[in-house]
Amino acid sequence: MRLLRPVQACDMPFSNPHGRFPAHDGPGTGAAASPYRPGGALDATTPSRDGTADAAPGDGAVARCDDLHRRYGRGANAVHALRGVTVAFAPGTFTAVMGPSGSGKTTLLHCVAGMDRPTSGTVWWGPTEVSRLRERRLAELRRAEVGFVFQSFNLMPAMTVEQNVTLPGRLAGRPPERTAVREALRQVGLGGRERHRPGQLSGGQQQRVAIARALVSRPRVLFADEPTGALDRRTGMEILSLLRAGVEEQGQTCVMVTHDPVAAGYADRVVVLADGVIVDDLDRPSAAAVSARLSRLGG
Ligand SMILES: Nc1ncnc2c1ncn2[C@@H]1O[C@H](COP(=O)(O)OP(=O)(O)OP(=O)(O)O)[C@@H](O)[C@H]1O
Repeated sequence: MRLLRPVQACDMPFSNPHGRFPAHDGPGTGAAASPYRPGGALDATTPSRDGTADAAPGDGAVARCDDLHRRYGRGANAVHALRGVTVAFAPGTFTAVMGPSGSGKTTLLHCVAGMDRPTSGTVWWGPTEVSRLRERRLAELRRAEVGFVFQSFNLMPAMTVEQNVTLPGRLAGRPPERTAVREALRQVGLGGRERHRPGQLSGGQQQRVAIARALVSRPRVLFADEPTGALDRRTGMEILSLLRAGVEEQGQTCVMVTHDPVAAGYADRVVVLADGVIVDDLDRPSAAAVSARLSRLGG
């Protein structure tokens, strides 16, 4: 694995690589032909896979949280990582979550992705309140509904590319079809690399495998935590373009934590956290506006 310096905002001029953004209230026009399920064309009357008749918030959001609190530890040593966060993610949109170090970005992502439990507050995926599900049911639903991409790729080095992509499905007892795997790898530009191992790939190619792994199950939402943090500038931009294309052409919903205002330029929206609360929610801001907002926060 190549470990390269992080993408730096100052390295590259801001340019929005996609002049056109999808509307916030629906997937792009390519969604119908997509091998991915569009990012959750849900409504409050859709029965959840859990079979529960939850009183879903009626905003059509693919994922949302209400008054989310997450406290680590107790008493004098308690850390209040989230202190009342309410945010919703609309289908077919790309949101960047930004803020100073320690502001709660990763905690928010993990709570909304069902990888961590909030101390209080609720998390919804479409009409299903996931924050109250038992662990086993949550794990099943998470495998089916959510994709996650990490900064460090998290691939299994002894497995081939194809085995890595199929691993979550195999663990869930629902291995993806071979054609779906091939198609996901083709879409991330890795057609023909099925039998390679991660060690034979560059960092950018490994992150592409991680994206294919996240998307092969056609998740409602793709969560990405600093997906370009371990990549060089150019490779980082390729990965961001791939995420952007998933939103624009497939109607995927994407929520990405980043420190980089240029990376945030690929998003439709920037949610800014500070000290565990949302302090700004910016609609398609320029990199300069994002930088200015972050520097006012000391981030
Ligand atoms: N497992 C944990 N136990 C105790 N405190 C934690 C734990 N995880 C996170 N925290 C604390 O919660 C706060 C928010 O952490 P979080 O990782 O969400 O911030 P972040 O904005 O993602 O930071 P960074 O940009 O540095 O990655 C920090 O003060 C952190 O130290």
